[in-house]
Amino acid sequence: MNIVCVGAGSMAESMIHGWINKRILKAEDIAVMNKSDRDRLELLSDEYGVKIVQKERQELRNADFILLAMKPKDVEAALTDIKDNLTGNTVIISVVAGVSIETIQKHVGNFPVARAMPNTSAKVGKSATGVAWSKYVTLDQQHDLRDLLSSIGSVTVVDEKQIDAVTAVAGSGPAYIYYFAEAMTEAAIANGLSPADAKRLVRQTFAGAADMLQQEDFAALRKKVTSPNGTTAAGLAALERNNFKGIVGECVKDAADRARALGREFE
Ligand SMILES: NC(=O)C1=CN([C@@H]2O[C@H](COP(=O)(O)OP(=O)(O)OC[C@H]3O[C@@H](n4cnc5c(N)ncnc54)[C@H](OP(=O)(O)O)[C@@H]3O)[C@@H](O)[C@H]2O)C=CC1
Ligand SMILES: O=C(O)[C@@H]1CCC=N1
Repeated sequence: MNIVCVGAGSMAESMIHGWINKRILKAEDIAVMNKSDRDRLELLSDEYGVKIVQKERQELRNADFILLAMKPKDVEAALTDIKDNLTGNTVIISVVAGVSIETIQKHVGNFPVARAMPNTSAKVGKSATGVAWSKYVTLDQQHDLRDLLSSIGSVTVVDEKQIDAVTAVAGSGPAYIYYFAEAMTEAAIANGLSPADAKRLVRQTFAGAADMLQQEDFAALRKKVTSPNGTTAAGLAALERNNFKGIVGECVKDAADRARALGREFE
């Protein structure tokens, strides 16, 4: 199996890191290209041993998979740029937020296209990835696609219309968690801890809770921490008073709406 990453930014790098770490792909089976930042390609090549797509673009013509990983505004230019080098056997995997399979096919024709929404935890093999694909993706290609994606984390197959929700929850999700961690750290410092201790405690609290989440029901876990009339109850009451669930609801809804708007903007 080989893949060309068209777009070589943070998402592509997280996936490359995961693939090489899990040995699902060898570095020489991965090639990268972008719009103009040659230094970035050299850096990825030095760091991971991946190839850089050459002027003749043979790598694109030989690709089993092409990963589309540029910002939505750049998709049209990227597809226009590569379309003459595509062959019918190549599956395009787009991780671009919002942009539909139909929009991609409008630019390149009836190619097998999959829309995947991973997150940057792919770097440590823990992406929560949602994926949908077009009818042109064969069973063998679906199998390879699942192998590729499951090597960087969990895979949830969804209808394409659900991908915007996956984007809002799982694609963007790590940023909400990081923001919560920042807020916890600031609060810890405000309550008298040193910045170094605050960071260490918050980091481990998140890591431990993330492991526990794998084992039990979320609410059951919360209840085990919450003693009647204790400290956790007092903390949670403040979250409730301030409509924490409403805030999170709005956060996910706005992100999903933005994904849909991006889709309309670039269709
Ligand atoms: N970051 C994340 O957590 C996630 C991102 N995504 C999606 O992944 C996509 C990429 O995001 P991210 O990696 O963060 O973005 P980055 O800004 O880090 O990287 C974008 C890359 O696209 C390249 N690019 C731009 N235009 C073209 C073009 N015409 N042809 C080839 N390459 C091009 C850029 O090259 P150059 O620098 O030369 O311009 C750059 O390498 C987005 O659509 C986003 O929605 C999905 C899930 C999670
Ligand atoms: O912020 C974004 O638009 C992208 C999509 C999901 C994560 N990052």
